[in-house]
Amino acid sequence: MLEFDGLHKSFGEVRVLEGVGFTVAPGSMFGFCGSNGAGKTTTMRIAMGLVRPDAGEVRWHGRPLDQASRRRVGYMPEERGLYPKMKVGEQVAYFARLHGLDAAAATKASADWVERLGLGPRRDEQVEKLSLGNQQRVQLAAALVSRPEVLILDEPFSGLDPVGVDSLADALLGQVREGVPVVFSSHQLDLVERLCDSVGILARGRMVATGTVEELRRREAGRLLRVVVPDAAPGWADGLGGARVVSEQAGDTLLELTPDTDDQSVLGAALRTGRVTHFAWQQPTLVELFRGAVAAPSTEEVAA
Ligand SMILES: Nc1ncnc2c1ncn2[C@@H]1O[C@H](COP(=O)(O)OP(=O)(O)OP(=O)(O)O)[C@@H](O)[C@H]1O
Repeated sequence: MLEFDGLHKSFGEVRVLEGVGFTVAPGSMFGFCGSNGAGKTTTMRIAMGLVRPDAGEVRWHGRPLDQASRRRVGYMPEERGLYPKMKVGEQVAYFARLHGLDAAAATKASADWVERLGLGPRRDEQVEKLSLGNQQRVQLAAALVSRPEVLILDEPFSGLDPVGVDSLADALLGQVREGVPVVFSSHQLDLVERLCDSVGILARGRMVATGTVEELRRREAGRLLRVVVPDAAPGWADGLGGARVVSEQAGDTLLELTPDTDDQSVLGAALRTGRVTHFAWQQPTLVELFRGAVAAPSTEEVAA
């Protein structure tokens, strides 16, 4: 298991992490989500020893990560860390050497990853001459070339075109199949939903939601109701007790019900407006779950 446990970190007066914890099983992909400035990068930097936590630790196989074990972690920093003048192939081989491969193994592994990530034709180009997306692929090759046991990637998908996203996603899923735990941060929640076995949402210094997307959905199940009443006047649902209008467009209304509200009373109100052509509980998307989680402190948080 890769375990992030009880991480606290303040920068001066600003308390960024206040007990962040989550685990990632070998062979699984964890999507690390949170608003801008929530503390995702700080969490990953702590794992890599680049920021010292005020409390807490990150463990792999039960042992706190240290400089030696971090050599077995493939890391893609947010600020990226490439040498602009170096050629693609040399660059990736250089990172392999840094992680302990000998020269021959490093050259071979570099050629292999450069090819697998679609950079073959660019092997002899200087990194600074590549597009942003291709530089990102080089960065990923640098993280993968030493056959890491663990992958920690800070926004690896940002700036990639759809083809780049697919080749990166394939590469990561390949790593997962080989038993590597993968953590990546992203604001692209559709991708997180598509790729990850589990997700964590960081807000207010803590993980406010963790689990599979299905588990998070179940927790929220029975709250969002979609009602389509084509002939109803706009605002028909305003003032319904126990129901908040989330959105309303041409009689297509999304309502959030409090747990004690009877959906049948909402149906009754809808029928009084005319025909009801759709009435069903709505599966929240990860985007909706995210908005809910970062917007409102949960009852457990308030009690804590
Ligand atoms: N070295 C530092 N000194 C002072 N403040 C810092 C430092 N590093 C991070 N912070 C602050 O910590 C907070 C969390 O930043 P962090 O980069 O970890 O967030 P993030 O979740 O990765 O955000 P984003 O999604 O925008 O990349 C921010 O308020 C940031 O300004």
